Amino acid sequence: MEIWYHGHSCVQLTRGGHSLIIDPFISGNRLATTKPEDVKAEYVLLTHGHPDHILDTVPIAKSNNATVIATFELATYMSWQGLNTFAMNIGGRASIGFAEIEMIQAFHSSGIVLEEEKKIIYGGMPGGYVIKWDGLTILHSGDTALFSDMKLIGQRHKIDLAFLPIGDVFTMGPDDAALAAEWLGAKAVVPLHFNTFPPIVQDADRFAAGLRDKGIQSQVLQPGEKLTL
Ligand SMILES: O=c1ccn([C@@H]2O[C@H](COP(=O)(O)O)[C@@H](O)[C@H]2O)c(=O)[nH]1
Repeated sequence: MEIWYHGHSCVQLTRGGHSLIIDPFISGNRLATTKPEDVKAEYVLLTHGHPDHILDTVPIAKSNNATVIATFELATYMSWQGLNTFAMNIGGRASIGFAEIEMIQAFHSSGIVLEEEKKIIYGGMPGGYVIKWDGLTILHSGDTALFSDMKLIGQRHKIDLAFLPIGDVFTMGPDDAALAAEWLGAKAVVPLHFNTFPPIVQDADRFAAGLRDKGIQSQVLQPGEKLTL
């Protein structure tokens, strides 16, 4: 499987001619090296409605005729933007043909911010995804705090790779993310949601080295970097 990190919490998974992207925030990220037009994907998975997770959903979904997967409220909002959508909610599983996905809980918030109207509309619950694809199990936690049911998620899934936020302030910081990696029983971890804005600057290399000391593989990806699993 090819993993393409577009920066912040945006990752694209590709295998066997199929591709999905999670939380497309590229055009608004000063650290990004790719462009929304570079993305070719059949599905856009959204973890929650904040701008730094949904910003490029409409152009990417429209140019690819892709289906947007999100909680019912966020999927409904995206359908009002003229997109194909598939609504899910926490605990639900679904097949997208080449992969099975499950929406898992996250402790965060999910308002959809309408800047021009100075309005925030309800975006449903925030979440994350467990993706089972050709024998690999990938977890993208979305934005979340540490929560003890990560142990339950780890009991139910043998996680090959977990994408976890480490930025602190809005999500878990590095210490809680390291504990999350242990509780999830993840074989490997790629950190997300750091360095994009001043409040979430972190030493990701130190985080990764700390995990490796505990026997958990970890690699820091730079925006635009690819990894093969
Ligand atoms: O320096 C900053 C700090 C934050 N933001 C915005 O804050 C929210 C955080 O949402 P999360 O989903 O918790 O990441 C988001 O809208 C950021 O864009 C910012 O713009 N600049």
